[in-house]
Amino acid sequence: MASEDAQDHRIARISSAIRVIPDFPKPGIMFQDITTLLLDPKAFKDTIDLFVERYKGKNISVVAGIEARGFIFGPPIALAIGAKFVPMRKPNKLPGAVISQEYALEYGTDKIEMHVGAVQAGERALVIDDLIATGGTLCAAINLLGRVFFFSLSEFGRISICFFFLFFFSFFSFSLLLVDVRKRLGPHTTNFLSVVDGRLAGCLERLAWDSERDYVLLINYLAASVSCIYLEVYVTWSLVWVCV
Ligand SMILES: O=P(O)(O)OC[C@H]1O[C@H](OP(=O)(O)OP(=O)(O)O)[C@H](O)[C@@H]1O
Ligand SMILES: Nc1ncnc2[nH]cnc12
Repeated sequence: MASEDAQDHRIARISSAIRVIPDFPKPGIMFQDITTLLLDPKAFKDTIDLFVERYKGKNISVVAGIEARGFIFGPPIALAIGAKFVPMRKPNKLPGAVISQEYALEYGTDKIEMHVGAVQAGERALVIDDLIATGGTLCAAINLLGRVFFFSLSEFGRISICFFFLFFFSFFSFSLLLVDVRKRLGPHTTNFLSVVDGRLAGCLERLAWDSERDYVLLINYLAASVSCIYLEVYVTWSLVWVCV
């Protein structure tokens, strides 16, 4: 594991490799262009390494990448930590049965889809994307993973009370995150510098989502405008068993 100093050095390099383009794709948007990071092999590798160092050996079996830029950063992280890669795609791209989730963007709305069966209840997932603007995409990805439970429940024929419980539980937790992320990040895109320096980390801390505790777990870590959420799903599944 690199020292704190070496990590800071990497983060500064990563940050400076990201180009910011004002007023793209429309006035008022400060577009964070990660294609310049990809042109710098060292900064690109440092970005991947930071995530691998943090998540290797944490029993993560799924890396879910959000289209399109999560497809750039997700696969190398998945290979390095020994996890499968699950694409979360834009609508009508996946050929099999899908579950989908709509969300609002900084500019417009969109939808992401995932193949049914790609993630099983009980798996630990790391969600990878390049940045958070409003937090809508990230929350949609979390909701999508959370809905794996609904499919598992119907397989087991355990409906009604579990369904209600899970719906309430995930709605409550994730809307808290959504509201708080939106409130704290404000209307503008925020890169890792401001987020890692406390805002999102502080928000998770305040909500008492403790990385070592046995309930729905969210660890947020952002580097170089790359965002990820580590979602521990099996605990919710355990709660279902307790409930029925
Ligand atoms: O936090 P949010 O407000 O949800 O915005 C962040 C998302 O927006 C961008 O993707 P975009 O939808 O532009 O798609 P692209 O990667 O295909 O260009 C970015 O890569 C994130 O996925
Ligand atoms: N400001 C921004 N920069 C890059 N991608 C984005 N997606 C949404 N907002 C963005």
